[in-house]
Amino acid sequence: MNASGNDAALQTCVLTPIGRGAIATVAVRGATAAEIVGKYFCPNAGSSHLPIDRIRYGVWSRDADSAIGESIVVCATAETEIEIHCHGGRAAVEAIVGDLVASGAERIGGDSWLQGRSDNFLSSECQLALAATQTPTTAGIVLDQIRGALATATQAAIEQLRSANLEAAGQAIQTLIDRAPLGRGASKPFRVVIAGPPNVGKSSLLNRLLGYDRAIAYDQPGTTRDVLSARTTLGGWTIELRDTAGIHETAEAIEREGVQSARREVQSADAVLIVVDASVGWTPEHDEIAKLVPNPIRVWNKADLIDVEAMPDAAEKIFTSTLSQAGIDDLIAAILQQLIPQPHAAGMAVPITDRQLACLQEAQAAIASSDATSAAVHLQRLLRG
Ligand SMILES: Nc1nc2c(ncn2[C@@H]2O[C@H](COP(=O)(O)OP(=O)(O)OP(=O)(O)O)[C@@H](O)[C@H]2O)c(=O)[nH]1
Ligand SMILES: [Mg+2]
Repeated sequence: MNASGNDAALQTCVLTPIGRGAIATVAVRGATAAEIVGKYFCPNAGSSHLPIDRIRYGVWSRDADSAIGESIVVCATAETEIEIHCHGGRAAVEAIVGDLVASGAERIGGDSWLQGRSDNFLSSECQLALAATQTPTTAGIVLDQIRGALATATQAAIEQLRSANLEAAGQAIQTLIDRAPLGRGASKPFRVVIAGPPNVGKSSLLNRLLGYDRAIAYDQPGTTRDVLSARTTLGGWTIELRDTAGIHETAEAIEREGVQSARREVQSADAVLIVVDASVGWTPEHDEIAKLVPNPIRVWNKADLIDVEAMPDAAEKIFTSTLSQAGIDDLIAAILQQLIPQPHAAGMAVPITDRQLACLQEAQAAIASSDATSAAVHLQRLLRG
């Protein structure tokens, strides 16, 4: 028994993320898993015996002889591990987990479940990251690592270190570090902040990028007061777009708060769009914002109001019009180019988590000090935690 009075050898975990699908999977493992599930599982036909990897249909019922209960599919995935597939709503999931806990199971989170299940630490870590992916592109990148792409590349670098080939190992590690944005985008959304002085069309651009009207756009400076965020997918990547209040000097207290949050947003973004009203041009307020961001994407909006060809360096600038949609595709391409400079190919080894990237960076630092032994230790840590 553990501190909460449960049988520590019996564990249960909800494998599916909350609110994602119509069906949920509750797993239970331990020497008594089959016995406990047998208390509640009433099969539609035949005995309640659960052969490995064969699905059985039935209901989950507190009265084992009753055919009235939650319709479920049960499958033993190993001698001591059973999956129960039920309706995805909270009520069904919580009822089943509640019965298992009442029967002595300890409820654990996905991290603990995977760590106890596999001796492949790296693969388990990537399986957790897979649950957070939201697009086929990002899921594909993480799946490649579950299948062993990063492990194989790391093992190859360890072999190079063993044969004292520090230069080759360093290059291999650098290649992986350079691919970090791919992994970063696979594990959490990129934050793209839309900034600029008032009334230049920031909220209109947000709406255009989203494809629906999320923010109020109005011909009056100071329309947006607070940070407004919305998620979308651009080029297969999950992006959190953040519209901000127009940054300018103001005496009004509420507006000043909005301007302060806009400044903070700009400093913590993965990419920043600095929006210019092309009919007015670049102003000292733009300079103030540009000082806060190392590499902003300058967007010349309201291009419908000017003669684009007459603008200096027109070919290098991004011109948009939220009225005609002109230039929006160019803008999306520029955002993606900045977020993910490296193209992705199927099967590519990519570090997914901050921990994996830190191991690679520490290994690289050790190589820079010609310390092959400690570089190999950092790479082993990447593989085994
Ligand atoms: N002609 C033209 N007008 C635009 C364009 N984009 C936005 N506008 C207009 O510019 C005005 C301001 O647009 P908003 O999107 O509210 O500007 P904003 O930068 O969010 O303004 P604040 O929230 O006040 O900082 C609105 O009247 C829009 O219709 C454009 O591409 N062309
Ligand atoms: Mg606005």
